Amino acid sequence: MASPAVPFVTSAPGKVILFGEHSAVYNKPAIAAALSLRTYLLVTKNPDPSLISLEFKDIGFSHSWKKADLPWHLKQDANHKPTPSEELDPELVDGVSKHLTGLKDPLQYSAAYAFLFLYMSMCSKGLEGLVFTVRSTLPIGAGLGSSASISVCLASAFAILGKHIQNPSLKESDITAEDSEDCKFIDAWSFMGEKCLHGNPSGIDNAVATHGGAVMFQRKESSVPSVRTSMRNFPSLKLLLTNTKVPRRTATLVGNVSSLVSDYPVTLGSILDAMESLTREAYNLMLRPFFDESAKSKLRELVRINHGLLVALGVSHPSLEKIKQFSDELAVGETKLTGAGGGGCAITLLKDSVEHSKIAKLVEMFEEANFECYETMLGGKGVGMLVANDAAIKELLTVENFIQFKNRKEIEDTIGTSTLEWRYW
Ligand SMILES: Nc1ncnc2c1ncn2[C@@H]1O[C@H](COP(=O)(O)OP(=O)(O)OP(=O)(O)O)[C@@H](O)[C@H]1O
Ligand SMILES: C[C@@](O)(CCO)CC(=O)[O-]
Repeated sequence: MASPAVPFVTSAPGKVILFGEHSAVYNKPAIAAALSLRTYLLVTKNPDPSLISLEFKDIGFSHSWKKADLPWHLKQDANHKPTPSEELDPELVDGVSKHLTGLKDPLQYSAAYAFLFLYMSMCSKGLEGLVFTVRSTLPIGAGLGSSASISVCLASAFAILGKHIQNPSLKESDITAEDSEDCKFIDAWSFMGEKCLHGNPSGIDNAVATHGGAVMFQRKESSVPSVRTSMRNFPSLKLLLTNTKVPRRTATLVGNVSSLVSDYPVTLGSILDAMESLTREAYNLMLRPFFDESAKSKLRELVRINHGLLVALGVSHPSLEKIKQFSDELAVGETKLTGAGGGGCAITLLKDSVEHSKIAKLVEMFEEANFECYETMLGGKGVGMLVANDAAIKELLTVENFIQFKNRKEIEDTIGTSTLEWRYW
């Protein structure tokens, strides 16, 4: 069977959680917004049609499987549109894991696991051999949802290859807050990818990476669907995003919090309840028709309180505390860790009145400490696709080109969603 439309690229954004990380896993609401930093997945024909190959340059991972060796007998009815179940199918997990032996690096193992689980679930045996090349402008394992953005890229590409959804048609200017069925399908399958990547996700990261924009998100009890409320009038916030560059794994941090919750259920229950109420207060403040200085000042206080509660959960890190200490010393605003913590990124919600020179001084202090600051916009576009509908684009969409991109700017300037005519679901 010929693959539809190869070469093509899918792309999805990372996210910043403003309030409610970790408590989101315990069915509390959280607020997050899509970033302009994104992951890109290129799908091309494999020169060897019997192989499925991965070129995951950002994590130094090249790998191939022989299609015929994969456990196709475990696949549910190949003629039906696949429906994600609540839990990962244990037989498929077992079947897939036999093809991951020998992968020792945890980043590579988890990426290959998510890839293979989704591929086997969503694509058919008859699909021709393909190469999947990933490049991202997001830091990996830094709290900005790199795992969710790659899950969404994979789920959308496999949904296209499996012919379960249509190619997207919306230009950026046509995107509405309405959810298309295709978008919901991608969201649901990317959640399964997130489960492979970090065990017990709340679903907030993949929801933001799929739908874009800014949302309040709340996971519900098992069979009840999560609630995602778009925040259309999301205020423009003066924010500094800083990466400690201290690596950590979300799965480990979520697991540590889970142990605390079972050891001290009453105490932890109160902390999670406090996180819930501060997230709701933040939501009400941000949706005020006049997001004035008094609202902004309260929002900053809530940032400080949220960070304190995350410290109590044990998910901060000396490097994150350093970011907080530097910004407190210069009195520029309030700082909290974002994402799973344990390293990774922090956000500083700046006061409007802070002079530019002070921010420049702070950035200098961060850079001296080997931290990296990002200029990024919040509330960006969700999952999109680029097809090679003319010769010039087709020429760009090669594995060699993708592998050679030297930095974020080169990726964005060559194939980025602000550079070429992408379409969205
Ligand atoms: N560009 C990429 N190429 C290949 N694999 C990637 C890429 N980006 C992310 N991954 C996969 O996602 C994993 C990172 O997931 P993790 O949940 O630990 O971090 P995160 O998503 O960046 O942070 P958070 O969940 O706190 O937002 C990596 O181990 C890797 O398997
Ligand atoms: C730590 C966490 O709350 C956010 C990770 O970005 C985990 C999750 O919600 O899946």
